[in-house]
Amino acid sequence: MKLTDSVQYLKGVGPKSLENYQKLGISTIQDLLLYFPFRYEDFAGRSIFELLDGEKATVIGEVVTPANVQYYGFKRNRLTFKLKQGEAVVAVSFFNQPYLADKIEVGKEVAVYGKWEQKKQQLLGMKILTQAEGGFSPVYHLTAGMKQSSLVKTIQMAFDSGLLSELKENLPDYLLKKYRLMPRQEAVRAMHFPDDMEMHKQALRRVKFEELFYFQLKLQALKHKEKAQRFGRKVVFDRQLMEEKIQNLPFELTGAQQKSLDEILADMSSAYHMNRLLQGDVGSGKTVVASLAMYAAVLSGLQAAIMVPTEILARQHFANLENLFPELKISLLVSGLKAAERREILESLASGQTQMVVGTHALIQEAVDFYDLGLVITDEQHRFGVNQRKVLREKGQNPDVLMMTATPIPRTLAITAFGDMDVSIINELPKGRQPITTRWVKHEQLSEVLKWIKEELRQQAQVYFISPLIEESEALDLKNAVALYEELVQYFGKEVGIGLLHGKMKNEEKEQIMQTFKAGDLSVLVSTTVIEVGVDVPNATIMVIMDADRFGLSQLHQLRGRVGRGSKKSYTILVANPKTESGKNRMKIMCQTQNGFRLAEEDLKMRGSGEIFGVRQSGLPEFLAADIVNDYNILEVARQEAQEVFKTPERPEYQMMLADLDVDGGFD
Ligand SMILES: Nc1ncnc2c1ncn2[C@@H]1O[C@H](COP(=O)(O)OP(=O)(O)OP(=O)(O)O)[C@@H](O)[C@H]1O
Repeated sequence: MKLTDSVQYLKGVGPKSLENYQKLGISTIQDLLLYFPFRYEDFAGRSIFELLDGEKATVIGEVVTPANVQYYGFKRNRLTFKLKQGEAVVAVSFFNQPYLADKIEVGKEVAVYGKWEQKKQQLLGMKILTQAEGGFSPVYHLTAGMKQSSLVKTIQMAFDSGLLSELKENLPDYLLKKYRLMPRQEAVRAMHFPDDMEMHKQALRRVKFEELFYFQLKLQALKHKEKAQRFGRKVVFDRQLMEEKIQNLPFELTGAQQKSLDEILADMSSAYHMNRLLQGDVGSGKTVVASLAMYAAVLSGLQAAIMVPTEILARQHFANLENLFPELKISLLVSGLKAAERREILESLASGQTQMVVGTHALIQEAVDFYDLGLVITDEQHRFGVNQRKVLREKGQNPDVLMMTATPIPRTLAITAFGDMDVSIINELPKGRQPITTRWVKHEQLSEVLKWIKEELRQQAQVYFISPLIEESEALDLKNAVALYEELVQYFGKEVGIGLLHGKMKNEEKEQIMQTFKAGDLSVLVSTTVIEVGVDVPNATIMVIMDADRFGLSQLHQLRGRVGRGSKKSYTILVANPKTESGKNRMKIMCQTQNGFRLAEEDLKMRGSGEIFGVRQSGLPEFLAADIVNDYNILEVARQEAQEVFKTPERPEYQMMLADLDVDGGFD
């Protein structure tokens, strides 16, 4: 027999059970050996005194009375005996297992696994454990029609076959030594049948390392392949003009903005294709960096495109770009344009007349052709699927790619999900920003809040009110927004300009309201979460979020990021009467910190990584043993080691590892 033989070679695995095994991804004996349990039943002996009523546990003790089997009714019976542990003596009963009597010998030590019944001071036995079963027993994921015990038996058989000795070590010696990792064969055995907790811990550490190391190797391989294959466009631009543009900005770039811009420009000027993530907390000033990158492309005679998730944002970016580059031909491509207007823009893009374009999903429609697209930027990358980004990219010939995100991705996730990308981080806010004061109030206190806002409105403040989110129902969402709007109109009276913004409005209407608010002609804007990302009105200083406990931390942070964007003192009021502990916690954390990275870490802990940005979309694989949040330390080390390999990939000792990487398959 060989490791690659079908599991059918093992006794007891017929065609029917083979199907079940295949459902679990097990075809060969090797697959079976590598099918690890997801948890262990703890059969380690416990002290009687610490057992709680109803708890299942193993009690080891000395048999002090012979087994007594009583029959009653039809075929039913009960076996009892007494067990002594230290000074304590307890009764043990087994129902309908009379044959166990053979194992009960006075004076002998036995281990009984059962349920503790406190009142009767009795252990309701379920199993007498053999020595091999003591300690830990593996528990595996099964499919319907499969039994735990028969799977364990088959795995045991696979071990008995001796084939484990043929399983090749897949980590090089230097790593095993450096991190004191268990050899593969030993680890595989200990994953299934560990002697004790410590042994299992070591086996798991090795398996996780192996998993994360190979994952990182693959990411690095993808990155190198991209670089090698994809000769990008070498952008050559007039540095003098760029400098002048920067000098003419109404503000000085922060150090972090300058650094990110330098990194981006260096990528663009190189012969390689750029694949970079620009990450910055809310309000850190990513837009201007992206705009200057677009400028570099245009100066070198190429077109630049930026794709954003909402029309409000597209219009905002468009206005910014027009402002910054009055000398350029800039187009705005969104859905719902008049046919003639749209045709004109498409022609202008195809002829190369348009130098920069801002758009929504409308940009990736088939009819959209570019003359020579050199730079593609996507804003809020997690809102676009991998494919949508690809479509836009393919509208050019290997254009440079920049993704921007305001969702601070914890470092853990960034290096995991974007290990194949370079990352620039803007970790500094523009000068003169004041911390935002965040307060959590109950609904009962709302009237005081409103009183205070009335006062602030007299001092020319601008205020956002976010209406409660009803995820299940857009209709209710809308109703809430309208109701809130009406209440506020009634409360503040006619003299205060109040606007309403929601997802169901026509785009022109939305745009008009946004413009009036931005111009200061409205003082209060009642809105659903449509303003969550990107909206920039530096004069707005107060945000009230109704039923704030309905939102996740990252979303609250994005919303709050709409204030505190200028030099004026800003406030966020969270109105909530949370019913759950996690709701209360979220309110508290929001009041404690304004640091997006910290909030994202907390969010990740509370909700798991899949929620932050869909696992599928991000292209993250599912890990068998490792957990990218909790095993962050291992992930870091694995990444460093993988990087080391790619410094000199031609070395013979690396060949074994690199040979098996299926780089073409990607991760999805
Ligand atoms: N260096 C700077 N100094 C002062 N103000 C700046 C600076 N850079 C950007 N700003 C201003 O800060 C505000 C926020 O910038 P921007 O809209 O680019 O943020 P962002 O990173 O895109 O944030 P968000 O993700 O929240 O939309 C804008 O009004 C912008 O004009």
